[in-house]
Amino acid sequence: MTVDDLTHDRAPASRPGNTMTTPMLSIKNLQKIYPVADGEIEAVRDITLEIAEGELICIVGPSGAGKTTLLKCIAGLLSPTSGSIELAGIPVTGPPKPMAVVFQEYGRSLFPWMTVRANVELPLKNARVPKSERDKLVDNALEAVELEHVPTSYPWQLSGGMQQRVAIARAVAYRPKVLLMDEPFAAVDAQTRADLEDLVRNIWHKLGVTILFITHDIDESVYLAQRVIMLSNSPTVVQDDLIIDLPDDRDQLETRSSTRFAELRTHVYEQIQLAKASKPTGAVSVQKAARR
Ligand SMILES: Nc1ncnc2c1ncn2[C@@H]1O[C@H](COP(=O)(O)OP(=O)(O)OP(=O)(O)O)[C@@H](O)[C@H]1O
Repeated sequence: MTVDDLTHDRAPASRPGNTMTTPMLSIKNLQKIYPVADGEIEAVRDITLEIAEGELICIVGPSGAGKTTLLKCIAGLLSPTSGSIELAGIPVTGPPKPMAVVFQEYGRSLFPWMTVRANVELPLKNARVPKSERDKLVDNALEAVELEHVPTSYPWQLSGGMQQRVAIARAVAYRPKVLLMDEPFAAVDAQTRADLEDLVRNIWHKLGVTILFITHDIDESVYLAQRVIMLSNSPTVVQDDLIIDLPDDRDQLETRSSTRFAELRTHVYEQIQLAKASKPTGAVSVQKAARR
């Protein structure tokens, strides 16, 4: 069996405290070194992480910590220097079909000459999904992101938040097992961002998909996640792994003004400050070693 043979059954979202059997994602001793003109840059030093089926995890870390590098390795877009990544027990050696990625730059990831519907349908067409099934999947995806009223619009006719919803619809249309999101809401205004956060939690509840969400925003990570993974400065290791024991039913006003939310965000903030204060020794030392 290959990763592409995994079934796309709906799975119940796991809750903190669930015991893990075969993790949906297993990252073991991942290291990524980029070769550069005058040596090497060690972006990720040693990351070991297990993510259960149906979990919603946020990854936070200082700027340049190696978050995108980690995500690209998990997505099979970059080969790790050492270590391994498994999706449901099967090694990831290239982009696996049951994984979808949503990037920050929705403007560049959508085709402006295609309608909303055609953009969402494209990966299904490429995967030769039959027309009748395709239509149903596109309808469901547009409904999930509340864009069923604009199927014939073009991306450039929509607001930034709506365009990012199209990108999310395209990612969820073929029911991926894992959804990777790299700072997807960094370019939208605060109110739209709050709406999109609630949309992600809705989709997660509806589809039971495993979500790995990278963000710079500490409050966003606590609001969204069941678990927040804090990364150290580059070369990255896992600095802390925190269970978010907030009620599952979250509300932008109520949840964010609760005492527990404040305690959790303070913890994450302190860890990020610690991570920022620690010297990024690896990248420098590897470069120096290469010059010697
Ligand atoms: N293609 C590349 N070639 C060389 N070095 C790279 C490459 N991509 C990233 N790096 C370096 O690897 C380190 C980690 O970068 P990465 O983009 O993964 O961090 P990040 O945490 O996602 O950053 P940000 O928070 O700014 O988005 C940085 O020092 C960066 O300069």
